Amino acid sequence: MRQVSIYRYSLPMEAGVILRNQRLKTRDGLLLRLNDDGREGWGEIAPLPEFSPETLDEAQQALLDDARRWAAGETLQDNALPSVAFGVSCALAELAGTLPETADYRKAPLCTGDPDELFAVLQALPGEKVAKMKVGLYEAVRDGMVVNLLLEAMPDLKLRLDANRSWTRVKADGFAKYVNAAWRDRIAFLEEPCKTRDESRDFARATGIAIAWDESVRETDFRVEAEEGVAAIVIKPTLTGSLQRCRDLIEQAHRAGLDAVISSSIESSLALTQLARIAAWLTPQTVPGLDTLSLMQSQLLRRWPDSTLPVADVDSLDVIWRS
Ligand SMILES: O=C(O)CCC(=O)c1ccccc1C(=O)O
Ligand SMILES: [Mg+2]
Repeated sequence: MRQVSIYRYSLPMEAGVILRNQRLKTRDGLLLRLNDDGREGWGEIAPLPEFSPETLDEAQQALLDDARRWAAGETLQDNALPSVAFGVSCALAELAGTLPETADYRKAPLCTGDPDELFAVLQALPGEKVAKMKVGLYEAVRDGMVVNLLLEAMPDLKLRLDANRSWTRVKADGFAKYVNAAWRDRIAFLEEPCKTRDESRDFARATGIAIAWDESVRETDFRVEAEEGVAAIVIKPTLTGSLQRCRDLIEQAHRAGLDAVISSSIESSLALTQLARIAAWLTPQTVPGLDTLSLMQSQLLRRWPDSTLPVADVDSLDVIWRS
């Protein structure tokens, strides 16, 4: 018999985690547990403030609706809200045994741009040295100098950069000017350098620095295409939709010769370990962008290997609904 439980969680964040315009004190979300025939599947539904189109309350309403239908024996269509579609599809996939257990726990360490800190992290990193750094928070010229310094100091380092659309075309040039042309191909990609897609394309062609689409992937007019200077698309499933929708995007990217990078929307360790499994399954050649657990003060139900954070268990959660 089908049984459903829905829980609500609120996990304290490290001080100083800022999303666009607001400080994130706690990460709030919902967990869905499905049981049927002695099998179990979990999913996490956690819209990210400032990034998700839906609020947590809207997601909760939509999830309750899906949960009631499923408990009544219906077959669910992908929910219209991305976070709900993702969480529900993960729970159904675990229940059906179609989400493989093997996980890719490599992560591109997320750096703030303090070179000393990055050196220490990278020395300790086994295998491929890929790090991710946010740019566009300070002066573009300073970003260019830091990137140049890092590439010069570590010949086996590859960098992923993320400007979150913060630069004008002129500012972006100010960045590129300081990055030695000989090292530009060690920038695996720079996510969304400019305010518009056309400016970002032009930047890539003019500078030889490859770019990746992130925000663009979630816009309605976006199509996955091979384009000069475009290396990858970033897929954040919580912001994007169901497992099937993510699989379609990954397949389109690979067919166009682009990398697809599975990336975090700051989910708890429950969804984060699922993302590591999705990455091992669907993008085995690509290091996923999942270095966000250390922004939190606690894990949830499932453990990320090597993390020393405490793990909250199911008894610590509020039950929202049971079938
Ligand atoms: O992509 C990664 O490596 C980490 C995740 C990340 O950067 C991110 C996490 C939440 C919201 C937005 C972003 C972003 O890519 O800007
Ligand atoms: Mg990004």
